[in-house]
Amino acid sequence: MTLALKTEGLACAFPVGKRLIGPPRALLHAVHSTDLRVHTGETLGIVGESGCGKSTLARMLVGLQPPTGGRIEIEGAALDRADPAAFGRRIQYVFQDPVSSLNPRKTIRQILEVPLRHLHGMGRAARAARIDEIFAAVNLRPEFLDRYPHEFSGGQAQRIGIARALAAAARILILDEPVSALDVSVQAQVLNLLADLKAEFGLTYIFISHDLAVVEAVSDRIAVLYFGAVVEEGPATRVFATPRHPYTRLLADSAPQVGRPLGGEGAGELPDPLDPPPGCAFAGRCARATERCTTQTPRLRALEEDHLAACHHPL
Ligand SMILES: Nc1ncnc2c1ncn2[C@@H]1O[C@H](COP(=O)(O)OP(=O)(O)OP(=O)(O)O)[C@@H](O)[C@H]1O
Repeated sequence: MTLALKTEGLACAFPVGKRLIGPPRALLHAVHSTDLRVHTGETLGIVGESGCGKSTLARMLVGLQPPTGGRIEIEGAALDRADPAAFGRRIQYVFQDPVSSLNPRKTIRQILEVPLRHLHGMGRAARAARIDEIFAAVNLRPEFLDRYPHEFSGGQAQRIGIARALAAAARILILDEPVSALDVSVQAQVLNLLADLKAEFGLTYIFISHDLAVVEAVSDRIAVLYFGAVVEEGPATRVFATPRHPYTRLLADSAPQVGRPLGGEGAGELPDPLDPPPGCAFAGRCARATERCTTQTPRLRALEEDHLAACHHPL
């Protein structure tokens, strides 16, 4: 199996508490040194709570956020950040909020023409033919091409967002919460469309979501992100069924499940703080973890404090 995407030691730290003179008071390590492997044609799901670094990781992968460490290889090549088109032709981003991610002053045709012209230098006739092809692939009517983004429902707008990503002819798509802004009935349609497009165009997906049921359903493998570090990775059929890391267990137990009474066995149970996992993912990093700012949810903070207490790493 070939590798579509590989990261080695990929990291991003933001300065917090900037001062007029001198270095910032602290660094917020949004993504710790991360090694990811995504094989061609697979879907890697990335899950974790709000603020754990999912979007920062995704933004680094598409060249929107400069990493502060490590490297990214896409389809076997380390891409030059100074050449955004090189990223754009290989990897594209589908945003969570479909309507606001589309330029409100442009028609859908004009929006879809941008990647065709800038990334592939296509002429007018070739662009028109390609747009018709892509629009048919995402099941939208051709007359929609001359309308503006505000004229569409969330589900239609997300199809347009997907069409824009396809127009770039990239074979890797980062889907950042692609259905979480949509009604449940529309979510299924968009997920089915994504599955069809993956088969038709031979795509590779990185699917980011906080909805464990959706991630489990669409992914081949799942990586669990906790405080900017991948703490567990494995086949989608295994990760939530038999979690190995306490944080994965916490996520799995907190996810609402149809038919399971709230507060049932294991629901909301915190990992035992005196029982850190073997080969603790935070070993040696705890001191850095304490630099995280107050944007963390209280539950995550409590979990981290338990973890720090249990691991006895120097603060
Ligand atoms: N430009 C920035 N400057 C400073 N801190 C930032 C910046 N961008 C993100 N962060 C911080 O980095 C951490 C990770 O943020 P990120 O948006 O990647 O998380 P997330 O898991 O995608 O969250 P959500 O699901 O809510 O979007 C958060 O603590 C956030 O406040």
